[in-house]
Amino acid sequence: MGNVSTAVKHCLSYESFLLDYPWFPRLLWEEKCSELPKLPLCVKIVEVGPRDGLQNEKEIVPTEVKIQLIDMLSQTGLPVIEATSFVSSKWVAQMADHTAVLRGIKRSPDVRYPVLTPNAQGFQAAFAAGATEVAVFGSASETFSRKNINCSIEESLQRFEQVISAAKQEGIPVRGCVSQTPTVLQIMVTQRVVVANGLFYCTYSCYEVSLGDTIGVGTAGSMAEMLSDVLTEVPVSALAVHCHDTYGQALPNILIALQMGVSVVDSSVAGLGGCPYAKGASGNVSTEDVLYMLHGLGIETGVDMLKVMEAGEFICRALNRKTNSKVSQATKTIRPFHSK
Ligand SMILES: CC(C)(COP(=O)([O-])OP(=O)([O-])OC[C@H]1O[C@@H](n2cnc3c(N)ncnc32)[C@H](O)[C@@H]1OP(=O)([O-])[O-])[C@@H](O)C(=O)NCCC(=O)NCCSC(=O)C[C@@](C)(O)CC(=O)[O-]
Repeated sequence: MGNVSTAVKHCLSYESFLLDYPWFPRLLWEEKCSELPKLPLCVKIVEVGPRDGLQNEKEIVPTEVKIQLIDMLSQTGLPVIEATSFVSSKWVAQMADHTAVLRGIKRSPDVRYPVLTPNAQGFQAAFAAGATEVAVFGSASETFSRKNINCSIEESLQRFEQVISAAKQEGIPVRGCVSQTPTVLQIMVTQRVVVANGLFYCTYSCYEVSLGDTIGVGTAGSMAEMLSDVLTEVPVSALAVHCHDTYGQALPNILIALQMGVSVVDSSVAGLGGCPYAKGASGNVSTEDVLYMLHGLGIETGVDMLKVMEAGEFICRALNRKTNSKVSQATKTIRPFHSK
C-alpha cells in the first residue's frame, strides 16, 4: 500500500494513476487522495541572500558585487528579493552601503525589493534611498531581541508601530519577520506566549509575517506544533517560513509548513547566511534546494532554478567559497532532474 500511496500523491488524475494500477478502485483512490495533506499549487519564494546571506560575511563584500548579485537574481523569475538593511553600520558594517545598493540595482517591474528597517530612523533613510517596501524584524526571545536590536520585545513593537505608521503614510507595504529563540525549550515556551501575541500585533499591520528559525534548531515536529499555535491567531495566507539549515532540517520543516498551508518560503541563494547575533547559526536554506524540492512536488514557483544556480556560482566565486546548496554541488557532476 505504501507504493500506492506514493503513486496517489504524485498522480494528477485517476486516469493517469490507472495506467500503473489498473486494479485500484476509484472510490479507494478518492479516499486516499482526501487523506493526503494538501500542498499549495504555487509557492512564493522570498530571496534573502543579498541581505540575510551577506550580512554575516566578515570581509566587506564590494557594493558592485552585491548589485550584480541582485541584478542576476532579478532575471530568474524570483518575485521578491530582500535587497539590504537600513541598520546601524556600527552593528552590521556589511550593510553600510545600503543606499548605494538600493540605488545601484536595475529594478525589474516584476520584482519587489524589501529592505529591513528596525526603527523610524532606518525607515526614513530607506525611504530617502527609494525603498518601495520595508520589513520590520523582531524576536520572540527577550535575550535575542536585546542582542539583535538592543531593546526589549515591547520596545521593539513600539518602534515597529512608528515604522508602520510612517510607511502607511507613504503607501509603502511592510513585511514582518519574527526570529525565534536560542534553545528548543525556549522556542516551545515563547512561541506560545510571545510569538502569537507579537504576530497578532504584526499581522494587524504587516501584510505578511515571516517566522524565522534563526538558528536552525527546529524540527518537523516543533514546526508543526509552532504553526498550529500560530494558526489559531493568524491566517495562513499571512504567514511565511524562514528556515536556517544548521541541523539539516530546513527542507523537512518547510515541507511540514507547506502541508499546513503556508505558501511563502524565504530562502537564500547558495545557502549563504547566518545572523551576526545568533552565534553558530549556519546559512539559510538554499534557494536552489527549495526550488528542487518544490518543482519535484509539481509546485509552481515561476523561478528558473538554473539561473538561480548561476547567480549562486557568481556569488560563491566572488566570496571564494563553495556553495552550500546540495543541488548545486550535485549538479556539478549529475544533470538536474527538475531544471525548470
Ligand atoms: C536597531 C539598532 C539601530 C539600534 O541601535 P542602538 O544603538 O540601540 O540605537 P540608538 O537609537 O541608541 O542610536 C545609537 C546610534 O545608532 C544610530 N542609529 C539608530 N538607528 C539607526 C539606523 N536604523 N540606521 C543607522 N543608524 C542608526 C543613531 O543615529 C546613533 O548614532 P550615533 O549618535 O551613536 O552616531 C541596532 O541595534 C541595529 O542596527 N541592529 C541591527 C541588527 C541586525 O541588522 N541584525 C541582523 C538582521 S535580523 C536577522 O537577520 C534575523 C532575520 C530577520 O533574518 C530572521 C531570521 O533569520 O530568523
